[in-house]
Amino acid sequence: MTKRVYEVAKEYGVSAKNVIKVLGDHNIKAGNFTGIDDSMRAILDKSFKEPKKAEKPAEQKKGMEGTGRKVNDNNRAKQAKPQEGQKQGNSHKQNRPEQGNNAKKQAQPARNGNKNQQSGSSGQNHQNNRGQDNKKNAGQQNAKSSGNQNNRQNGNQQNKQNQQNNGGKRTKFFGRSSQNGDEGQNAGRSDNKKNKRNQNNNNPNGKNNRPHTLLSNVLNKGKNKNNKNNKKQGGHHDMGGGEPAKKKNYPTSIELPETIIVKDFAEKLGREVGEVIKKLLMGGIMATINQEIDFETASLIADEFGVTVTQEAPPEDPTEIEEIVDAPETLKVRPPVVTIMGHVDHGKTSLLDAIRQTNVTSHEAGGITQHIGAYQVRYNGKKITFMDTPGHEAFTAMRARGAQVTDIAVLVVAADDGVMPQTVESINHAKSAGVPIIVAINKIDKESANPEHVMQQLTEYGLISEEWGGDTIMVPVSAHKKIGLDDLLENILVLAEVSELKANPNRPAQGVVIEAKLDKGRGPVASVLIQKGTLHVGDTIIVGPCFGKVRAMNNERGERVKKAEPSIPVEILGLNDVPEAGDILDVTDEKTARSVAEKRMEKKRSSALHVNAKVTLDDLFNQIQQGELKELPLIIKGDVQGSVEALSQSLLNIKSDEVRIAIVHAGVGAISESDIMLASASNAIIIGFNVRPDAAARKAAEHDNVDMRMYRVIYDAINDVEAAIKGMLEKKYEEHIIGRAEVRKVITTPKVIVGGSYVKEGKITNNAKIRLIRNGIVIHDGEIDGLRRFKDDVKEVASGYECGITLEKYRDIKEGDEIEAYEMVEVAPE
Ligand SMILES: Nc1nc2c(ncn2[C@@H]2O[C@H](COP(=O)(O)OP(=O)(O)OP(=O)(O)O)[C@@H](O)[C@H]2O)c(=O)[nH]1
Repeated sequence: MTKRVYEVAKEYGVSAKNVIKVLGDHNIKAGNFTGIDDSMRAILDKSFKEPKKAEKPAEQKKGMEGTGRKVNDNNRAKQAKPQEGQKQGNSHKQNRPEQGNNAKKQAQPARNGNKNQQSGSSGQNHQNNRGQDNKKNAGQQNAKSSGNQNNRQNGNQQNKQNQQNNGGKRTKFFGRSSQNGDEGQNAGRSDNKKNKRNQNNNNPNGKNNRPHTLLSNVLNKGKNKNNKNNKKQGGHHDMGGGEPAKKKNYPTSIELPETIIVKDFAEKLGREVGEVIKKLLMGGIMATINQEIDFETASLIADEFGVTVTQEAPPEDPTEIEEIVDAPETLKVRPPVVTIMGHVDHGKTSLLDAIRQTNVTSHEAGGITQHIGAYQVRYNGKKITFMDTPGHEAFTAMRARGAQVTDIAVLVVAADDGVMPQTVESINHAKSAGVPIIVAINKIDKESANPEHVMQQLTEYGLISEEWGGDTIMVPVSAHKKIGLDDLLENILVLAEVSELKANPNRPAQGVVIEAKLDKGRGPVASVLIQKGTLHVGDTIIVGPCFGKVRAMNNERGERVKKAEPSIPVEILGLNDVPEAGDILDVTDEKTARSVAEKRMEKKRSSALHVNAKVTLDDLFNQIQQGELKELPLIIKGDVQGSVEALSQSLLNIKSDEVRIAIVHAGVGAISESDIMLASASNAIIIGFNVRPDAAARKAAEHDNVDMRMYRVIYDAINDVEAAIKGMLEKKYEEHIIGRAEVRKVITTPKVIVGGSYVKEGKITNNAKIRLIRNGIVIHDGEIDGLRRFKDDVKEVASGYECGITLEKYRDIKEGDEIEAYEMVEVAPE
């Protein structure tokens, strides 16, 4: 099939404009939709010898020179050298055979001081290698460096984080001008719609993504987002029948929203709708007058008419504080934030305590340890922030609220116990959040310890130790005997360096609440982890729906501090109310803080009435249609491993052009609260096979509006998911027993037979369905015709009372029969 200009442009990795220009240079007039024949192809081949693939490394190199190189230098200068001797004698890694593994080669230089290998390779290779390795283990150890293509492909951490942090937020640019000093808090904020736009565009996974219409699917292949300069280059590229723009009446530039109806679009262009539809058709797109097209599609068409397009800023949300965009040069390295996860009793708390005791800076300052939700340790002159609440529950609860604070997850696995259900859950939680994992194999002091076995088990979950050629750092430790703690901390720092964790400290602060409470003496107290900027005493802050002025700040040693920089946890006083964990703190002016907080409160109140919309099988098709869903995350719980695997496999085999099924977590056992949290955080549906949710899970599911589906037949589960994807899911009903009555006397009248009954349990209602049970056997299934107490017709009779029951179209009632009343209710999340 003949390819069009925008398609071949994509193949070459250049813009359609470039292709048009090159053709123009050869006296071939072309437009975005012009077909490319062999002679044109030859010209283009000549001009764009370097296909897209070849371009990327060059781009990366450019990016890495600024950032990645620094890491290496840093490693060389600060880490590798001084530790060389110390490390050689230290760890299990000393005698590792060379595996020729990229990740290993990278990770080792920093830790083993084997820096010469590293120094030969540029930062670029360093990153590329990691990227390759990541393929083995998606989501693991992805460096978070911005501008790194490999990392984006693998685990998409940066994007996820952007999404978490910036999704749907208004943005301001805060950059070059603000580098000096952190005093003038609002000085660097500048309203800049273009930046808003960029911010949104740079976030391909962002929540703001416009709906993917059929049109965009076809046309955004030749995406040419910014057509601003087309005019300069000759503007109108009309090939294939379009009329040249008549300058007099037609606009030369227009602003477009994220999506626009064809009719409105034509109006903006000052063209007949037919003309626009014709252009769309030429692009292979059938569109009707009332069809919505997205920005990309519209800009391509506008370009065809020689009209320059800019995108309208999205409407401002009065409950959002404008997001500040930090210029790359303002970013400074910040400490990593670490969460400890793992199975019950594997030693999470012990490890947190051991690290705290050996490394906490309290002895330096003489403070008394306070619990503020996180603490910092200093190792080799660098800081690490540990979240003080072990376990993935806190981690996931935070994520469910849209805040991601963790940079690195330390997965604690007891060397004697091995991988257990919550170990697997933790792995899935971390993977689903795109957070890299370091494994701490704990309790190696125990005689029954078998670290190799743990390593073996972990391979099944995609965590392959560096020793075995994988890219997961695994450190044997003993929290009790304080063995391996240095090694663990050092590895955390290495991973942090590779991940290039940075933030701009010189701007108004932004942070996340990790804990909050109402203190009798001090009022609302919130522990906040600062993520960007610096928080000062005296700052006016808005935190979720609360606001106030920072009256005082304490660190984890209970000491008063005046300011807190990125990755620092502090307890703050001065809010008007108690925020919730996961609420975002922003520094702003008092007027904004007050009015936005009020709006947020209003929104909270009204959204309490409308439970937030999560994916449910019932409305799955709707969401697919509206372009809100491209991936269907599922959590699968079953009674035995075999059925979990069979079900997972079969679900993954469901083929659909519109949605991809992603299994976020699959495990054996009852559906737990933690499954609900994960489902809530990842917007997943839970599929239970021969298992039920426990009481806490049921409650949580109800609260979070998580859809749980229980099945006893695998085939039914597959059918339902398949049908939901295709939009054919029928509503399901489930039987609810509402009461039982015993027939104690049969009264025969000429018209009816009345069962004089006694309600033993629940209640009997006059519109209930009933089953007549005799000696344990159901002899009739039907409906109640009449329900009476004495002579009165009643709606219901409660347990402990007598009543007369007549059945519709059924007369064979005998003394001693049991009447079971039930109703069919639409299946809601259980
Ligand atoms: N021998 C040995 N025992 C340990 C070690 N670390 C922890 N333990 C013991 O393992 C048990 C569980 O330790 P915790 O630190 O409470 O484990 P946890 O993972 O925080 O447990 P939960 O908070 O219940 O999830 C305790 O009895 C600890 O004393 C270790 O390195 N060696």
